[in-house]
Amino acid sequence: MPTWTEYIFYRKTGRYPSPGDVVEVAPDLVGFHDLTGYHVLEVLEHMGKVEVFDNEKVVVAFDHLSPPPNQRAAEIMVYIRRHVKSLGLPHFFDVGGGILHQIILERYAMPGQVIFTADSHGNTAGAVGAFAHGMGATDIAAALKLGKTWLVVPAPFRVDVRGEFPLGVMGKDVALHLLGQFGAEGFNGYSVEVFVERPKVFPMDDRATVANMSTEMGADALMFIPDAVTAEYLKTARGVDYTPPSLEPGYYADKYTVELGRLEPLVAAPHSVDNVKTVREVEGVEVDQVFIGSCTNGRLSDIATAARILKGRRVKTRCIAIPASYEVFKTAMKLGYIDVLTEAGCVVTYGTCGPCLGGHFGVAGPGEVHLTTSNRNFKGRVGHPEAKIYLANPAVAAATAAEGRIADPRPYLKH
Ligand SMILES: CC(C)[C@H](C(=O)O)[C@@H](O)C(=O)O
Ligand code: SF4
Repeated sequence: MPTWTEYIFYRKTGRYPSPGDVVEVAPDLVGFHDLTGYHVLEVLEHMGKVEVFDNEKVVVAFDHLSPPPNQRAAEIMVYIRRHVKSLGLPHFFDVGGGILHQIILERYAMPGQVIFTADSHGNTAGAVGAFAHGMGATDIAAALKLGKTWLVVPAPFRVDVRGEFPLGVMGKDVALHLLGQFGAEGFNGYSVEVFVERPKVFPMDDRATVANMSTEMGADALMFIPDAVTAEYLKTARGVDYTPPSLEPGYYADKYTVELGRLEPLVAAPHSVDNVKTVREVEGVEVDQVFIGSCTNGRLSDIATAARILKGRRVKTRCIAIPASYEVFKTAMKLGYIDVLTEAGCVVTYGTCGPCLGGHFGVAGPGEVHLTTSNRNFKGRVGHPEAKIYLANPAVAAATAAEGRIADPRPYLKH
């Protein structure tokens, strides 16, 4: 029987290719944003004509420098809007719509699809079992023009998830655990397939966090094998009926089991994603700014967790909270989370990558310590190269904001 990866490649190419084979694949969706979109369109211009293979299969969102913090960003947006209009792209999300990857996940991605984005975190859509992969602007331009591109077929790697999440442990800790075990290059050349033994214990938002951080693990893609949670998500988020296929186990190049019950809240300490420690090891480190958001951890349950911890409290450090999309923001507002975060003293907005990449809305200063729920902590990622960046889950982030120093969230979640 095929693996999920082989099944997808079979559907796309009509044969079962072997790892290492070079194949041509037609994408079901292609996405780009403001920062890379400019280059994508420029390359298409150089190719002679700005055209796309199917305007229904293109998703564009302004998220990286949105709303534009400077003149250059504003110029880029004017340029992209002009092309979006002349190409007649219906799936365009201007300033305020949200982060591209979250938009693709909540509105478009389907199990078994192949999705390419001009951004390395397009693999977030692996949460619903899509083979999603980030590429450079030139490759995306070619895929947009031709409706196909080439891929080296990755080797399938099976990850089994057993047990259930202990208090204060989230999808982020699964990602950090894998990074701690396998390192930042650990899954190079692999397509990681995650089988959850008891689907209901692993919600879609947490799946998206793990899929998102497979970029940091070097994976070509990371996909959660579609199950009851996938079907329920597609039904509630989109009204789509989906029946997960029953798969016999295929042949995997390698395997690993995550026992959720053995995990505890983790961080990636400066300056690399695989410098993983338990929160207990770094507890007490003073923090200048906390960021709760990004395509890694800006979903509803992330915001809900932060609100649960910060309810009735005042933050003791700067705290910026950004739901990853307009939809997430609206729901968080209806459920009272935005009020709670605002009362606690967080700066709240929506629809932007914000401080995740040090572009605007909370750039780090020299020597500052930033604790962020996003996915990268290399030097200079959130601004000044002398800033120190810790990655953590939203519960750790909220507890840290409440104390002004890195804190274990578990005491806050006990009642
Ligand atoms: C700007 C973009 C190319 C980049 C990426 O592809 O990942 C960004 O989103 C990031 O997270 O560093
Ligand atoms: S939120 Fe951060 S990681 Fe995600 S796309 Fe934006 S800049 Fe990249």
